[in-house]
Amino acid sequence: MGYPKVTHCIFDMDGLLLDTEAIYTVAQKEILAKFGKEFTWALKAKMMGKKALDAARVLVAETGLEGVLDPEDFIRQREEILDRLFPDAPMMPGAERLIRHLHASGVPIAVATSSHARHFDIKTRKHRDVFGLFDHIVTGDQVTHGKPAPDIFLVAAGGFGPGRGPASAAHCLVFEDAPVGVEAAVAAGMPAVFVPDPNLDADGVAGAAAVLPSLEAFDPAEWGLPPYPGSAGAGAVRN
Ligand SMILES: O=P(O)(O)OC[C@@H](O)CO
Ligand SMILES: [Mg+2]
Repeated sequence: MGYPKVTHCIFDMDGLLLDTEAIYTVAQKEILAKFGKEFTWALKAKMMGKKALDAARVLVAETGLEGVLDPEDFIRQREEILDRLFPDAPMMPGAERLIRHLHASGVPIAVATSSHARHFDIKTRKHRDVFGLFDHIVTGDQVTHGKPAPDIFLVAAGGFGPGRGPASAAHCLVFEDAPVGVEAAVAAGMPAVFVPDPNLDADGVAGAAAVLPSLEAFDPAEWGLPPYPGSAGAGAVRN
């Protein structure tokens, strides 16, 4: 299989555990419409998974709005819309089952999200019980260099505490929905399960150990993790 046995799991949050990416799309469409610009999936693919300011800079540059829309002003406008919509974000299919299973099986699990801690709090307000099962949460404001830099995954892997850490980065399985997130995992030396939105053109995304249509299709047993009770698993497409 090319990877050592997986012992630890690190989860992205937006678009992977929580259905928040559609909310970012609504907000970004609304703001760009004021400038007569369209928000496309090609642009979204370059922004998603990045820290807010990094993503805002991409949006301004790619839409030719330099000098017209300041990235920080874009973020301010976006905050008003996001704050209204985030509290109702549902979990993605298969996420809660997988988290509960790994936790119940004693597998160390962490979240590594580019989201700021303030956003994390709003988004997870209705899902406190599930997010309370993680060993720890790393938010974007805790690292200087956001995804695609490997930093956030390395910090997450280092946070399991004495005696509970992985033998090496290669024992940590990362779950991601964003191309830059897969890039960051690869740079960290970690195998990545890529779960892209069906609208995302995933063809150019290199390095994922597996590509799945949903977390519901993830079979822990295929990765050496404790199997779901009574389940043979759905079978990953491994590269
Ligand atoms: O790293 P995640 O959890 O996807 O957060 C990114 C999000 O802030 C925008 O796409
Ligand atoms: Mg994401």
